[in-house]
Amino acid sequence: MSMRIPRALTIAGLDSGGGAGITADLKTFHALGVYGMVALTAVTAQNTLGVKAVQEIDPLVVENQINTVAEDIGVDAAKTGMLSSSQIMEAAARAVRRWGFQLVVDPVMYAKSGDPLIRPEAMETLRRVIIPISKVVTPNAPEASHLAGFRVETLDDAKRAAKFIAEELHPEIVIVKGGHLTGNESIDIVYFRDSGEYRELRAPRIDTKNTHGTGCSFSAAIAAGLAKGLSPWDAIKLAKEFITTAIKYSLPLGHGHGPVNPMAWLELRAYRADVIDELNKALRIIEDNADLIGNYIPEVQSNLGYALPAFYARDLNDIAAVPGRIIKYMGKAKPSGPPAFGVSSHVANYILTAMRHDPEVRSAMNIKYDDKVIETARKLGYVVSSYDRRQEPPEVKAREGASIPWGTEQAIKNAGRVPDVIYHLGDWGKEPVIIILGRNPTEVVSKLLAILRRINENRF
Ligand SMILES: Cc1ncc(COP(=O)(O)OP(=O)(O)O)c(N)n1
Ligand SMILES: Cc1ncsc1CCOP(=O)(O)O
Repeated sequence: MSMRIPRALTIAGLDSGGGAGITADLKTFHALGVYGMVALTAVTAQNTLGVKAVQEIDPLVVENQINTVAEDIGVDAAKTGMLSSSQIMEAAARAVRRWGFQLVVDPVMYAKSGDPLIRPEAMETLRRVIIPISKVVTPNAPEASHLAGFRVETLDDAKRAAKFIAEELHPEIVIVKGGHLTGNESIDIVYFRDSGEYRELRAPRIDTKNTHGTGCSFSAAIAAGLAKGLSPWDAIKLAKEFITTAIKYSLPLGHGHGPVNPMAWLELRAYRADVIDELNKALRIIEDNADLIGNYIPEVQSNLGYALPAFYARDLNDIAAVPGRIIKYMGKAKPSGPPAFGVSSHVANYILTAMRHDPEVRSAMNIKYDDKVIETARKLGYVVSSYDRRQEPPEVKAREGASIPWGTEQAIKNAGRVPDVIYHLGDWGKEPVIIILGRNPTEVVSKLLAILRRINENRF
């Protein structure tokens, strides 16, 4: 049985800054596992601040690009982005009608900077020729205002505009995006022309100015979903999740609106798998040395944590460790189960704080306090630093979860860098702790074993 490779085409412009247009679309297609193709409509000299120049592509060349890929490679779904002139729209529409593929239309009018991306006289062709051949059209509030002929400022306006656009211009589905509206949530209104049904897509509003390429990536994600054979509603839901991730991990580049990050979808999955693999590797080394390490498992037990790379490590959920910790069983160190994300608070807080000072230090493990460990670590040349829990200010003590970040900051300040080993000698009712830090879990466990083996050598 031959494997079907989903294929999607973007009919759109080039943003030389790489944030919007065809580069956003291709990243989105590929991040979603869809083979991407291009029919270029215009070259823009553009960055995060604005559009400096536009060179349109000959309409016959636009049509030729679509026909050429469709007749050989095939197209399951396509999207349009920047279509700046009536002639380019007419040419693109001829080719879309000829091949009959599903079309998502992002009715691009202005860049985030406010610069126009469509000739004023082409507005009518967008309404009359392009939107009627679309399965899904994705205006933001200003674009919906232009298409509906009234201001779209509230959710009720968005609902009225979606219905109006569907009934007047005949796309199957209209999504009026909530990105430009206000409120704690970004709410998109989805209207289905045939059934007259409304649905809503909600996501928490992310506070960032780096949203360049949002519309492009969202519409490309819907086209990718359709190309994969999803129903329109499933493709739209996937696209909302996709764009929320791309905005959450958008890139602070340039001096204006930085680009969204379609690759975050793929990178997060790849890094999460890598973090679990690396932890498993180090846990196997712990099991191979279970007798030796067993002597250093404290009352509270141990954990070994590993964070996603710094750009993706935002909170405790971005750090993996052992649920149920590494216990002492019959004198031996024993991970109580496979590693998972979001299961550590103590070790994870040491890591998060250390990463704020040195993003390379992404892993740590706690062991039982023993003077000999500290002494031997120093002899081996490791940087050792400590903090005194009795010095903890009352306001830190009072705040849940603030103790470890405070102590780690103290230890880092005392050493002038992120140390290899941090310890504290405890306080009333608090066990003393040693934390070993490193760039990855194998490095942490190697440091631990180097110390413990040296202690054992000296014993005989
Ligand atoms: C070449 C090109 N095409 C489209 C856009 C518009 O991008 P979009 O994601 O709709 O919005 P902004 O990124 O401009 O805010 C563009 N800028 N350039
Ligand atoms: C209780 C405790 N205190 C410092 S390390 C530790 C054990 C590991 O805790 P976690 O599983 O939350 O990382």
